[in-house]
Amino acid sequence: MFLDKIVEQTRKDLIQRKAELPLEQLQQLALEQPRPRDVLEAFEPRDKIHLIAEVKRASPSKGILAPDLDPVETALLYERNGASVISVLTEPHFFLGSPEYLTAIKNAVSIPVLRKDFIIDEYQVYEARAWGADMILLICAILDDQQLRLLHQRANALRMRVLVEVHSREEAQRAIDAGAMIIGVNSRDLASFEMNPYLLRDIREMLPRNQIIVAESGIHTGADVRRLSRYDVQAMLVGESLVVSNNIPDQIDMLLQGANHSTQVKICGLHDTAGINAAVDAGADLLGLIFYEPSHRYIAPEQVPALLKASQSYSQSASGQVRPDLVGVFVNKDASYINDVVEQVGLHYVQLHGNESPEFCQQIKRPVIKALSLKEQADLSLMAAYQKVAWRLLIDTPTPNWGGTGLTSNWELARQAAQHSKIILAGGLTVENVSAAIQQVQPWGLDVSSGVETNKQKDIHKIAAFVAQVRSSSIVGEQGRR
Ligand SMILES: O=P(O)(O)OC[C@@H](O)[C@@H](O)c1c[nH]c2ccccc12
Repeated sequence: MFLDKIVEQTRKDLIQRKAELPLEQLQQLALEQPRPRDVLEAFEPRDKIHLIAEVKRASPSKGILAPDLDPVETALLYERNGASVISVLTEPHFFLGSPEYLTAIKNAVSIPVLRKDFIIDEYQVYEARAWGADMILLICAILDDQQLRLLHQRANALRMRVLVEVHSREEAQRAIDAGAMIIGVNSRDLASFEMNPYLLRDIREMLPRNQIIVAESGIHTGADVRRLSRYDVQAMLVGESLVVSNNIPDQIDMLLQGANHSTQVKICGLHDTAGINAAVDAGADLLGLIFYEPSHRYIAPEQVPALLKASQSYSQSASGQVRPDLVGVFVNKDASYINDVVEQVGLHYVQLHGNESPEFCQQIKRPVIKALSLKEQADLSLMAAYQKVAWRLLIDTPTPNWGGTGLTSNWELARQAAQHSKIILAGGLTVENVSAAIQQVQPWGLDVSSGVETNKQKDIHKIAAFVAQVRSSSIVGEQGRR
């Protein structure tokens, strides 16, 4: 298995390096280095997704990626185009990395530099510092708890920061217990090389809100980074898609714009396979299921698993395509009922569309989208109490019937709300008006139901046209091109 092989090789190399330069001398070199650059500051502001750009010439899963890559020129290009941290592979056999690259890059750029390697021994921590690293990677999968703690402490004693890499719930818990402040979720399993595009979604909730979360691996397209904006990460670590790009500045721009300024689309009120297939095929980000009986869009929770299974585009999503997230919409139901449905259906988010209180939102076991309607300026203050407890606020048209009326909401008030929080705009959106809505309100996301229906039924052409219109109206489109 690859991980065992590389760890074994690393051990062999270490014996030789230790013989060439004894630990005491190496420690001396490490201590003589100027103080490391401030990694935490590089991730400010925290509500923005930052880029850790990786210098990598090859990888064991993909082989040679960029044989002619000039490490220093590439790192400078990354920095000039908005990267916050540079990651440098120093592993020589499998990734064609080198310590010299790290030192040369450190001397050329003025942002922090991460030593990306398979660190199993404190000797390597001192090496990292002696070579100029400001941060090291520790991979949970190759360390036991005691090693993880010890190496983490050694790095901190040298004032370096640590990116602790996890690829499961168990490892995430170990990282938290070890006191990790920066946790990387690697979607690629280093043992099997398999990608799990849902890993971040599945474990995001157990990760502490005040820690820095880094999404790692397989980040290529506008759709990839739009997903990161849903999982509230602080950074993305990108290698391959940068080093193979023939236009690195454009690729960086697409990743950063897409992660921070794309528009999410939620198609709401889906209750048949045709509608679900159309929403998935169109590339919708969120699918809304209405669990409010009086609605003509109601679907019984117990029918949802079979419905999703019968919807081919959802259940057998094409390779490379990632399924949208599921949102359950409830109106004034008991929290225990909602939490049961969450489990039964496998919901990722809960939308509360009645007059649920902020305290109520806290009883829900998934991130909450709280619907609010804004009638007048004074209603904006209503948002404050919910902002602390809700994941996102959805601004809908004020009506007596809890939404879904097809009437547009107050875009001017929504615009003001969108300036200081991530809102989802709902109410009367259509293919015709959605571009204007994006321009005027600049919401984080859009919610549409009536606007993609004909005679109260979901219209697959309208769904496709709506999503396409959003992608072409947003700052970045599907492939991320402006
Ligand atoms: O090239 P990608 O798919 O953008 O992935 C970068 C990075 O996540 C990957 O290189 C990586 C993640 N964890 C690692 C551990 C060791 C070596 C490499 C890695």
